[in-house]
Amino acid sequence: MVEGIRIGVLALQGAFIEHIHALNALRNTEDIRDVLEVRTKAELDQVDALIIPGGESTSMALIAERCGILEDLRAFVRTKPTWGTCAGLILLAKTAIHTKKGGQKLLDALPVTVSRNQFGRQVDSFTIRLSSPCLGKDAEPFNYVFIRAPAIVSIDDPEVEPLVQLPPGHGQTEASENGLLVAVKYRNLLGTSFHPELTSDNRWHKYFVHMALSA
Ligand SMILES: NC(=O)CC[C@H](N)C(=O)O
Repeated sequence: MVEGIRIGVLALQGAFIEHIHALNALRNTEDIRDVLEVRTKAELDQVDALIIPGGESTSMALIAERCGILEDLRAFVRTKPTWGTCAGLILLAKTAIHTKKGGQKLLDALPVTVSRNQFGRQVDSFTIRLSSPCLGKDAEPFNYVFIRAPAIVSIDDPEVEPLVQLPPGHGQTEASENGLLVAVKYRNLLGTSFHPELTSDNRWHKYFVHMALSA
C-alpha cells in the first residue's frame, strides 16, 4: 500500500508557489506523498486535499470558470479537506460582502460571511504576533501577515469553530469588545484571512496536514 496523502495547491493565480514550498518543507516529518499544482479536473482528481491560495478572489473565480474547473472545485470542497487562505477563504465562503460591482462567484461551502478588504488597501497591510491555542498548548505566538485581507464578520452555522480572533480595534471602525475573526474550521474546511505561507513558520501548514490526515 502506498502511504501518505497527496496535497494539491490551486495554481490558477496568486501565491501558490509559497504554499508548495511550505508543504515540501514538511515532507520529511509529515506523511505527505506528493505536493501537486492543480489547474485541471484531472489534477484535482489526483489529490486528497487542497489549498486555495491568496491572490485575487474575483480573478481566481473567473479563471476557474474559464478553465472549466469551477464546478469541479465546488464538488471537491463539499467533502474533501480544503484550506482557503485570504482570497481562498473568500472563495470558500457561502457569502461575501464588499465584493466588486457585479458580484463574484464563490464555491459556496463555508457557512460564514466574509467581508473583502476589511483592513483596507495594500498599503494598510500589517503583521501581528498572536498566541494561538489551536496550534498547541503553550505554543509560541504566530506572526500573522494580513494583505488586503478579508475578515469573517459572521458565523452562519453553529458548527463553525472560531480559531483565531484579532484584538479589538484592528479593521474595525466602531468600538467593539470583540475583535474580528480571522480563522475558522468547519467540518472538512479551514479558512484563514492571513498568509502563513509568507512566513517561514509552517505550523499552520502542519495543522492542515494533520486535519487532512485525520479526515
Ligand atoms: N491577499 C489576498 O489574497 C487578498 C484578497 C483580495 N482582497 C480578494 O478579494 O481576493
